[in-house]
Amino acid sequence: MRILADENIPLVESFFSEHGEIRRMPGRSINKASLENIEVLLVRSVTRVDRELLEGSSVRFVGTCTIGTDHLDIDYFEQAGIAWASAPGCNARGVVDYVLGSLLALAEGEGVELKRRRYGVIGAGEVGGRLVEVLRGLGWDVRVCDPLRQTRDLGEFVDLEEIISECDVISLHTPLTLEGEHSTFHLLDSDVLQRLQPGTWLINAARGAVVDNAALLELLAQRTDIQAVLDVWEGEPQVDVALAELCWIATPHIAGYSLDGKLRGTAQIYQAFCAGEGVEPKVELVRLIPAAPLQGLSFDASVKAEDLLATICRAVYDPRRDDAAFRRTLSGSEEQRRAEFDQLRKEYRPRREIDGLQIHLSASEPELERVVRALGARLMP
Ligand SMILES: NC(=O)c1ccc[n+]([C@@H]2O[C@H](COP(=O)([O-])OP(=O)(O)OC[C@H]3O[C@@H](n4cnc5c(N)ncnc54)[C@H](O)[C@@H]3O)[C@@H](O)[C@H]2O)c1
Ligand SMILES: O=C(O)[C@H](O)[C@H](O)COP(=O)(O)O
Repeated sequence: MRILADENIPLVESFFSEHGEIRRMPGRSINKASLENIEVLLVRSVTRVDRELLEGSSVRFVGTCTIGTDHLDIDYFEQAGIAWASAPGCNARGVVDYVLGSLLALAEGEGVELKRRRYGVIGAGEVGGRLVEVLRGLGWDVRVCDPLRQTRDLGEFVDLEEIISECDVISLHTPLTLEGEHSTFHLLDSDVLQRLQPGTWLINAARGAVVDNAALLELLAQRTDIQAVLDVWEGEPQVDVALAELCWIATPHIAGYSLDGKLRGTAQIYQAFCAGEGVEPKVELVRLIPAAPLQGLSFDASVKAEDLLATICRAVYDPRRDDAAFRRTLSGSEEQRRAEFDQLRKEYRPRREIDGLQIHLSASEPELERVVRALGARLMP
């Protein structure tokens, strides 16, 4: 069997080598010619996989080691009988950690207490759902908008209008969808953006086009009270430099780039592949994932809850570092910027997840224990 895999998917050899010959290449360069004799295609979000790419090829399985599937033409796969799989939830925790780090940066910069803000989460699936759990676990006021889940699950959901008019932090976690009653393309268009409350913080770590980027640029240029955190951009790897410069945090689509999340992505696709082939998966992720360099932190019980929160989150991940690295690339030519967007992602350092940490408190203190539990970290005796 011949397998073609994006060069940025980790551990492909460890998982797939017993199933065939593996060739690697940059995801953006995968084209019809590179698919000659290929049966298994493993991609990330940068490869558009559709009829144009696959028709006439021998590809019979497409695996994307990502949560998002907007780069796949799933209707075509189903018509053509091509098996496919994505990796639901694989890097959801990484995105939650990114949002937490961004909130801490905003709070510090603006001199605002996070517990006094009202949070609006749009899209309550793997990412948004976990984020809501963390924010509510911290005791913060959270509203959730997810019209699809609202119809299915019943529960406490609000509409987009309420998020826009009542919340002063809005975090987007929907897929990018172009059709249907609840399509998300430009969900935040010029009209919605103009109605944001004074002092709103807007976070987009979903897909660039969920927000109309031109309208957001216009808004940020007029309204210095609004702050934006953008990890995703319309037209990636091309980024609107003027927009990036006006953002509080700007990063090159790395919110979910925890090492754990990437490795889980490969493992989930391997499992789906094995299930499709009717073979028992032999390779186990637990045997391949390296130990985190930072295992735990100890605190005296006199620490303030807000300092405990910031110290734990930042010890694992602080998005200001990615923001600084990305900003250094913004002065280059258009061609250089596109290349550096991809380079920063390709050479991304191994980043771990907050819920992998063990936390020791010198004495039992309910408010502090609540912070540790909300973050999903392990409270050690
Ligand atoms: N920046 C990153 O690195 C990164 C990492 C992971 C995922 N993502 C993006 O985040 C998206 C969400 O990830 P997930 O794992 O939570 O997906 P998911 O499918 O588990 O959840 C998405 C949720 O959005 C809801 N939704 C759909 N349309 C909506 C609308 N119009 N309004 C409100 N809610 C709506 C769905 O009902 C669902 O509950 C992915 O599709 C992907 O595009 C980005
Ligand atoms: O949808 C996701 O899982 C992420 O947005 C995505 O995976 C980011 O990484 P990429 O596939 O672009 O390398």
